[in-house]
Amino acid sequence: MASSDKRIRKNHSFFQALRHAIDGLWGAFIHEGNLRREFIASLLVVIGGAVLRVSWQEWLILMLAILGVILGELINTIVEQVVDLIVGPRFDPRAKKIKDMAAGAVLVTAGISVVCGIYVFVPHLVALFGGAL
Ligand SMILES: Nc1ncnc2c1ncn2[C@@H]1O[C@H](COP(=O)(O)OP(=O)(O)OP(=O)(O)O)[C@@H](O)[C@H]1O
Repeated sequence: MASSDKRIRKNHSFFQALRHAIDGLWGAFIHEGNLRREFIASLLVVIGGAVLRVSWQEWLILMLAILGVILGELINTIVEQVVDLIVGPRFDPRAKKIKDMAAGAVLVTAGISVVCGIYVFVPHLVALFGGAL
């Protein structure tokens, strides 16, 4: 997941910090199936937004919803990695509690995004298909 860079001192520049941040995002994307699935779901949301020609305010809501889910999944991944680093490959009831809570946090962010999606898409879909119902 980490790059081959073995340095442990502070970043020398903004661009170095940015590169490490992008390495972190890319590593999470490569190793976390859930993150890849959420990315694909996000692409579908963007396609839906473009097809339904949502307003710029609605784009803001959709972008916040997408970024919220990705942030939730990243935090969950970080928690899992830190717990595994500390506990190792053995059962620990506290590790279970922490990981389950982190997974719950992802569920909450997903719920918020679903609410945002309903708020943005349902009026457009009703306007489009309402007459047919
Ligand atoms: N060391 C441990 N001790 C106790 N329970 C654990 C431990 N590691 C994982 N678990 C349990 O297994 C579940 C899955 O943990 P794992 O680290 O494999 O995450 P995952 O399969 O990547 O989950 P997610 O879908 O949330 O990313 C945790 O929610 C927890 O209930």
